[in-house]
Amino acid sequence: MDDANMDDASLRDVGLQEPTFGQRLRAAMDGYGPLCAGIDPHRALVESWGLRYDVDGLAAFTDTCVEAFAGHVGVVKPQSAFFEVFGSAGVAVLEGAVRALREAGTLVILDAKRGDIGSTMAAYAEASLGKDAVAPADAVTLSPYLGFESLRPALDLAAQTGRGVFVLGLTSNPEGRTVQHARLRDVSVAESMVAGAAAENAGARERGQLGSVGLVVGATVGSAVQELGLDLAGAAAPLLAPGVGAQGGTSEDLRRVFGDALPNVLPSSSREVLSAGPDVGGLRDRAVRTSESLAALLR
Ligand SMILES: O=c1ccn([C@@H]2O[C@H](COP(=O)(O)O)[C@@H](O)[C@H]2O)c(=O)[nH]1
Repeated sequence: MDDANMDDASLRDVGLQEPTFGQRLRAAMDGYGPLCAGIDPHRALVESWGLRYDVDGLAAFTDTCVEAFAGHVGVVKPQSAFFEVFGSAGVAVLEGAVRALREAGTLVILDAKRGDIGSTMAAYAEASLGKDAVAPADAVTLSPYLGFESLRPALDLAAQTGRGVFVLGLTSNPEGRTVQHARLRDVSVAESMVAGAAAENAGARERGQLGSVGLVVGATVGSAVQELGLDLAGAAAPLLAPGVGAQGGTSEDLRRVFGDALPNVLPSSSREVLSAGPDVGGLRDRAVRTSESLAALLR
């Protein structure tokens, strides 16, 4: 059988194919624990670190986060909005952080919640996941409210480049339910997102692996997963769970929300972890301890 006739799994078996995002994420979670540490330079946080809220302060804040997290936690999620506030200079700081973290082997999820009609989506996808992107991330968050299929260019590009996406499913904010719990012919919006991710991850699921099309499901959604009958474990999707810490979500909430899908959960925390700065050691310690205790609780 020549390479052209070998399927993806066979190619990986003989070491001819790069690991997928789902495989890299699983290895990172196994090695460092499940925490995804957020980099969210809120004005109040930057100032509480004794920095000015300007581009230099943003750069100093971000450098400290990179030094604390790179090589010490498995996954980091910079929130694009806080860098975009400062225009192109802020975006340059974000790009530098993405590069530095990835060079250290730390996975980066860019939280930018991209979503648009397919032709524009293709450009968004190139910008964050393309092989020629200025500073490509390992994965990007996507907003599917132009329809799951509008995300196709990003889904396809991520698959081609060994990267991943996280599609909003049940967001951590209370307003999310007005859209995400809505039903069309008995199927909730959230359920159709789970079905979309499950279909994309079918190959990985058959191989018993984590897929590369993830879902965002907040730690704060209470009993919504059960009420809506979502089969999160069956989707083989990495489950990015924001809302831990500052938004009130706890480890116990994670257990209740996710049930049998817990092994696929990547709890994300920004402000609570960042409040341990500006000392690099203190910040690193908070992140590492949080990840260890999450690993113990979710096991
Ligand atoms: O449903 C969602 C989706 C994304 N987020 C983002 O996660 C962090 C949460 O920050 P905390 O300081 O830990 O509350 C932030 O970047 C949000 O934009 C979310 O909270 N909920």
